[in-house]
Amino acid sequence: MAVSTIEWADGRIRMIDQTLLPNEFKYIYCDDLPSTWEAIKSLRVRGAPAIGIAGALGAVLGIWNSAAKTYEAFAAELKSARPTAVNLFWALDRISRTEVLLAEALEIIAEDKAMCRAIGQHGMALLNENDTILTHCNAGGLATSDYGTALAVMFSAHKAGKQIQVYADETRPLLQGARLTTWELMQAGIDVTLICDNMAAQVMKEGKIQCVIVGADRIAANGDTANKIGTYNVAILAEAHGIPFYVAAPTSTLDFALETGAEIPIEQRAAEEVTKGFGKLTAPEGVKVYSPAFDVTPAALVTAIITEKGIARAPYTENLNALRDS
Ligand SMILES: CSC[C@H]1O[C@H](OP(=O)(O)O)[C@H](O)[C@@H]1O
Repeated sequence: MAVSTIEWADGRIRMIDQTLLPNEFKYIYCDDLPSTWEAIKSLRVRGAPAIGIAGALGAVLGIWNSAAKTYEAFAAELKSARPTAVNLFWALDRISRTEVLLAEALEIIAEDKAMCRAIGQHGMALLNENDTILTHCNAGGLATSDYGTALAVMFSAHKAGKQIQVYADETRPLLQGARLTTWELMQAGIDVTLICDNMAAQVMKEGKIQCVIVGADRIAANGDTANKIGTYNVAILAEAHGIPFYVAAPTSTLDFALETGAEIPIEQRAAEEVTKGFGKLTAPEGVKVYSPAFDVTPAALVTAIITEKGIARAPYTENLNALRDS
């Protein structure tokens, strides 16, 4: 039974505080918009679908707690928390078109649970017995309502009795791979090995990896995919080693308003996350830091995109459109 990452609980948002994992599993509660905004900004809740759910529920709290502002004002505030994951914008825009915001937000959660499992079912067909998968960052249950996107493929294959192994990049600077992906896979009883990000080329060169599966935060109409920083590195390495590179994401992560990935806004994060990660100073005080939180993998490096509606391959513009409309 998957653990709910985020849900509506008696008039407030209950979420796992992911900044504490793997040392502590703790639910926190947000009962107003500002605390929800902070939870998104500080990655207590993170991952495109989970951020979308948090945004929608945060807007409900905003409306419930204050008549002083319009929905648009609350939505704009929440959208300012993080710019790259399109699901935040998609969810806030979706509930704005409905009469009962909370009912629509809860519908998003219910659909998300089904979406994750559908991605798992479609994606597991791409895996062979004894495959070893490399993944980057965390696109597990913690990045969604409860079952994940990239990790849903692994959970589903494992549940169906396929023998698989996973190599997880630690994913600097916030270590979502080390802290969250390994934790989720170990909880599920899936064989996982943690590597530093700079080891990915070596494990591919040693023939250890049969495919890569990652999540996504925003996919442009042509298939260019924004995902956690370092994903582009992995995609280049996969191509250089003849390894399939799969992206797993719901159709709600497709942004057809953008023709290419060049237009995807990339979040810049604080220097301290690099120089003082988890409290230990690892670079001189005051050193200049450049810390984009995402990069964009060109569609040409993407072997296939696994969605809840099926698997799309190039040419992505037409095939993603067909999938969205199916
Ligand atoms: C299923 S979306 C997961 C996606 O979100 C992560 O970013 P962050 O941890 O900063 O929210 C990462 O890009 C994952 O692939």
